[in-house]
Amino acid sequence: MNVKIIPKKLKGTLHAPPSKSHAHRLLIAQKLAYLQSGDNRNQHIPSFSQDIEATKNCLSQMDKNMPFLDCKESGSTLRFMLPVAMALKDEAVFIGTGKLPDRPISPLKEEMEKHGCTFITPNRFHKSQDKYREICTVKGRLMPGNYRLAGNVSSQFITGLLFALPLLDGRSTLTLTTKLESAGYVDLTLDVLKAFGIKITEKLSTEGFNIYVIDGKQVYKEPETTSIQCDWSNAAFWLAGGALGGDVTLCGLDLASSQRDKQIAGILENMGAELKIQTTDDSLSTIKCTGHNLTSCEINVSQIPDLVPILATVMSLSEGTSLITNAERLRIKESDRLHTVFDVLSKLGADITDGGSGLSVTGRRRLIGGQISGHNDHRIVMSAAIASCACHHPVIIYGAEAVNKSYPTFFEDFAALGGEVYEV
Ligand SMILES: O=C(O)C1=C[C@@H](OP(=O)(O)O)[C@@H](O)[C@H](O)C1
Ligand SMILES: C=C(OP(=O)(O)O)C(=O)O
Repeated sequence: MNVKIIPKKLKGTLHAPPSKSHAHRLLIAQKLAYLQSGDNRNQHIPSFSQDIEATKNCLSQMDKNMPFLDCKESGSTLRFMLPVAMALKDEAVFIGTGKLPDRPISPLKEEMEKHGCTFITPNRFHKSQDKYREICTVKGRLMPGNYRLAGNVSSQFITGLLFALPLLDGRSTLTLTTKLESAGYVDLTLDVLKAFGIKITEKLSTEGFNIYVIDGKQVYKEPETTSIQCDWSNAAFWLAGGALGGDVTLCGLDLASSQRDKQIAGILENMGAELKIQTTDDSLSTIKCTGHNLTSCEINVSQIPDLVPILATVMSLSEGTSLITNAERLRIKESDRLHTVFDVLSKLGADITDGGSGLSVTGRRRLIGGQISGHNDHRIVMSAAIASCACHHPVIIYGAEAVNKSYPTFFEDFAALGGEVYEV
């Protein structure tokens, strides 16, 4: 799908979209509770996006002896399901699409190999050109023991092990060998585990890094009520739309969530946006964001990588030179996001430099507009759509269907806020 967007300011009220990070975790914990109690109910958490559908389908494979897990393009699904599947099964096949087969799993793979699993990976020199590619076949059950992982590649490896290790026969420890980046995602995992009755003790190593102590033979128990939190990462696009001369109100966000992308509110405020926050009876918040003449800032994004595309967009329209630092890990997301953010914003007329481990962006009052590729990356497409609100000329986005990964109704919501978008 290609779309043409006519520049317009966004105005109106939306309910914030559901969090895919929270939904992946609820689905996994709920399925483990069902499997342990012999309950063969279907999972009723809705498949609201492609990534969530991938996790749901992979979990339904856990009813089979030889599961075949199609993780589509979801890094979370692959990295969570690798240890979860191997805690339950003797053999499993993992496949993926797009860039997923090339995104790293080796730190997790190496630890799983030390604890009972054998990975058979296709020969990379004869890589299939098919859309769907085998990532690995894994044989052998995961064993309890002392696991060690760097905390600065992907927190998703840690989340996957935190779900799997409580299912094993004995006690395990998971020791981080570096400071944890994307730490809020591990907090979100621990929140869900706690809600499902799983006990994990946290300590600090002599180097000051986290150690998780996890007893085996634990039982997942579904709480009386589970609801999916609203998503700060995708809400960020609408708050940015408000800050860039619009007037956007979002309902349903939880300021107490472990999602660190809630930092978007404070960042926009520091750049000069006006935020009015009201807490409703359900202790959720309604946030109204407006803004003009924003100013530059410097942000270390090691804990909030998913905000980078929209932060760079806002920076490209804020007075002065802004810096995004500690962003190396952006290169291993759905696209090389430092390169694709640079490519898209510079094609739209921004003054931006890809500095290797971050970005430097000098703001302009308006961007020009033009034609860009969405790079098969949902956050790149959504950022370009928000950038269009401050362009002189229309923006055409090729491959806009990438939004389906996390937010299939993004363009409907964009139009509901007065955005003028046509399929071309
Ligand atoms: O656990 C999660 O739900 C996620 C963790 C983060 O990945 P990294 O830990 O690899 O940064 C984030 O970028 C991703 O979109 C979702
Ligand atoms: C990186 C992302 O997701 P995942 O790693 O699950 O593919 C994302 O949603 O931006």
